[in-house]
Amino acid sequence: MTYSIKEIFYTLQGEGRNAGRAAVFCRFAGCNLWTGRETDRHTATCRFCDTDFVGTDGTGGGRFADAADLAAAVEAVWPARAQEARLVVLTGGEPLLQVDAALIAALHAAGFEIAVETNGTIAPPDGIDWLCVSPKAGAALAVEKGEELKLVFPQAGAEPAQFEHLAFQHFLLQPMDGPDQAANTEKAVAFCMANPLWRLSLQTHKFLGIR
Ligand SMILES: C[S@@+](CC[C@H](N)C(=O)[O-])C[C@H]1O[C@@H](n2cnc3c(N)ncnc32)[C@H](O)[C@@H]1O
Ligand SMILES: Nc1nc2[nH]cc(C(=O)O)c2c(=O)[nH]1
Ligand code: SF4
Ligand SMILES: [Mg+2]
Repeated sequence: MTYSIKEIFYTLQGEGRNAGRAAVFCRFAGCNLWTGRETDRHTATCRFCDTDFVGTDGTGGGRFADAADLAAAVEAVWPARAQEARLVVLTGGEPLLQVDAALIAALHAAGFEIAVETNGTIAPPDGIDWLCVSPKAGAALAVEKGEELKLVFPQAGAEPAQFEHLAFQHFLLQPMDGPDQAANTEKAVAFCMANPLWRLSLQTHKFLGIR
């Protein structure tokens, strides 16, 4: 299987329970809830996306012929002096359109813990170490367990209470970035204070000015 990758870069995980942890980000091209074209945004299922996942032209991006090639590209951006605590975050776009058993095996063989950021519409392969599911209003949820459920907030039709019975270890609210970011952050703060099951997830990489 070949893999279409927008970009590969080394940074700190900015979001969720692993915020602050060094990781290689591997961004898969393409998504099942939006084409990625601005002209289609207003008719897409997911309309608030903050990410360019179209094509394979980003830093370290490209078409990789097999799992060993992609794992080698991920390993190449991990700093040579740091041999422990290797973490790769598979994101996109929607990574589960492409992630398969061969890639999981190759990344594990290279010593990586594997985290995945997914919209929860596609069943994941076995072997993912940290599954972050971020449900989208209007898209049927196919994944009902994982390490964290990270809900972008607020979303009409995807209220936090709808997800509280699911088998996740952590429940996070992430304020929706965009024109109403400040108001959305205030609402998320108030919601977490009133509903302590939920913790606030800020997109720390954005205010740190890192990728
Ligand atoms: C770009 S998505 C890629 C992974 C996958 N397609 C998904 O939606 O989870 C990565 C994360 O960013 C979140 N996200 C996307 N747009 C956002 C926005 N405008 N504000 C806050 N979080 C956003 C998503 O919900 C997801 O948790
Ligand atoms: N630093 C950093 N943290 C992130 N956490 C989730 C991201 C994503 O786009 O999936 C992301 C990202 O793009 N950068
Ligand atoms: S599902 Fe994820 S990648 Fe796809 S458009 Fe929505 S936030 Fe962006
Ligand atoms: Mg992002």
